[in-house]
Amino acid sequence: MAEGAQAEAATGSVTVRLRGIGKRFPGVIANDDINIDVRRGTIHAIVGENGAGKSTLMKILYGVQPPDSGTIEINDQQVTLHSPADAIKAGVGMVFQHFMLADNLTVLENVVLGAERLHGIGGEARAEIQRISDSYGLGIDPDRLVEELGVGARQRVEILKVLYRGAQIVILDEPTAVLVPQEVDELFGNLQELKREGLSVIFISHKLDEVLSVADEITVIRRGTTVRTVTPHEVTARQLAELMVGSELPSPSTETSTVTDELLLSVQGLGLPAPEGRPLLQDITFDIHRGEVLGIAGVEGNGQAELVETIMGMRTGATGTIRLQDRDLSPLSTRERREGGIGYIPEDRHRHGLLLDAPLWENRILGHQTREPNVRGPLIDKGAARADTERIISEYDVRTPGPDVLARALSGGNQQKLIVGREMSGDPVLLIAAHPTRGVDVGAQAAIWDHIKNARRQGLAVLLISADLDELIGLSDRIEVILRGRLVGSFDPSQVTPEQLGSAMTGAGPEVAA
Ligand SMILES: Nc1ncnc2c1ncn2[C@@H]1O[C@H](COP(=O)(O)OP(=O)(O)OP(=O)(O)O)[C@@H](O)[C@H]1O
Repeated sequence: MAEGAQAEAATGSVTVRLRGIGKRFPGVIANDDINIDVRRGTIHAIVGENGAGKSTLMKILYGVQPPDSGTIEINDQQVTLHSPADAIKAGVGMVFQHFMLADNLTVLENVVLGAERLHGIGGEARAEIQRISDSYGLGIDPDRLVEELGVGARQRVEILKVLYRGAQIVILDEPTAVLVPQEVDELFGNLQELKREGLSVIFISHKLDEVLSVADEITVIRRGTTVRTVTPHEVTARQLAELMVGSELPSPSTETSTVTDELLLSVQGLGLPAPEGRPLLQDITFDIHRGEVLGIAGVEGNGQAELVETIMGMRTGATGTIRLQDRDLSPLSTRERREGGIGYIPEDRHRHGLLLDAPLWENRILGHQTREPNVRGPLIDKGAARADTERIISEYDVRTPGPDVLARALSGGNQQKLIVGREMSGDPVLLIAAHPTRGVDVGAQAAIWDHIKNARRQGLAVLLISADLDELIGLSDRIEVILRGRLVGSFDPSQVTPEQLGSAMTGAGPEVAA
């Protein structure tokens, strides 16, 4: 079936041909016989569950790690890629999910950094950047400081950087995860321009609706193997998801309100000064009741991370009050706040959520060192921690051989599932969930949503921060929009559309004008 579908799917000549790619890690087959043809002038999406092997494959194609078996052909030439430099030479560029730009430098400086030999660092380079920006409609000014740019513009600088180095094949790793709907549309417009110029785009995404709207071909990877390549016309999002998991999915359901009038978290007049300039947070006031989910919508970098970190006691210099169950949190350390009943799913799982070089069972204890079931008297109870890790692995469907595996060896989505499992353990009264489903596949996303709905039903207060507006709308009882460190609008999720939220988030909404 796959062969036939591929043959009809697109007509462009093949620019990347992957055959029999295999890659093993201890105890895990990450890639096992991957076969993909990417055609010139097309957008080719790669989808699959967490841990299916997408990132591994892209790292192989970008020369970050070698395959154990299989061949890569680029424009009918077999290539061996020992490094990203080799990949770039072969015409492959990659835009990572975490941008790698220096904020205090201009676009020009960022783009030429490391590629000075191409067009120097002055006028010729500027003209080339301008030319690329114009021909692909990127709308980028070479002399702007990167720190002045929003998320969408930064991403376009990353794309420009890759094009500047001559990429004909551009890999994007979950490019829309950090964008608001308007920015997503812009990005897709840019990708169409790349296509029109005969470039090929490979992009990894968990957002199947987007994949269906923008891709020419979609390859589904399941457990390291290419299951099928389809065109958007032959499948629905649901069928695509079922191809990914190899079985049928449960349907999401809407829930009735469980909000009570018992106040759990009260934040009054919260402020956080910045070392210089505009405060990071200003006059933030909100309440969350038992059984209520408060969603915070905002473009990245508008204070949501600072808000969460202030509530968790990770920031100094805050003004205003934070009370949990009428207890003032201000004198308490982060650990005491956790022990006082806050579950915390952090935004950056690598910085705050996990010790990557420690086994999963140690990560189970992290931040919960003084709590059941991890301790017996004053001592860590390894056996109990390990057993509880096994419980989380099974309840949260963490795909891994067992609790002794290092956190680093888990795929991004599986790391996230482990953190969610840990933070939901230990009976919190308040759950702070920052981007709880970032990077997880649709199956895991549905499971995490269920866990959050359960938490709400059990009477937790939930503070949900997310860049996924459908997620915010689907889970929240109320949504507040944060812009430049202030709450600028309050919305009823049953009435608001993602577009309206997107406008308020960028300061274009009527609520802000008023
Ligand atoms: N360096 C590594 N060491 C050990 N195992 C690894 C390593 N890198 C990846 N793996 C394993 O290989 C498998 C594939 O991981 P990969 O990151 O490619 O998945 P993915 O499809 O990108 O997942 P996600 O959607 O969660 O990002 C996973 O089981 C993962 O745990």
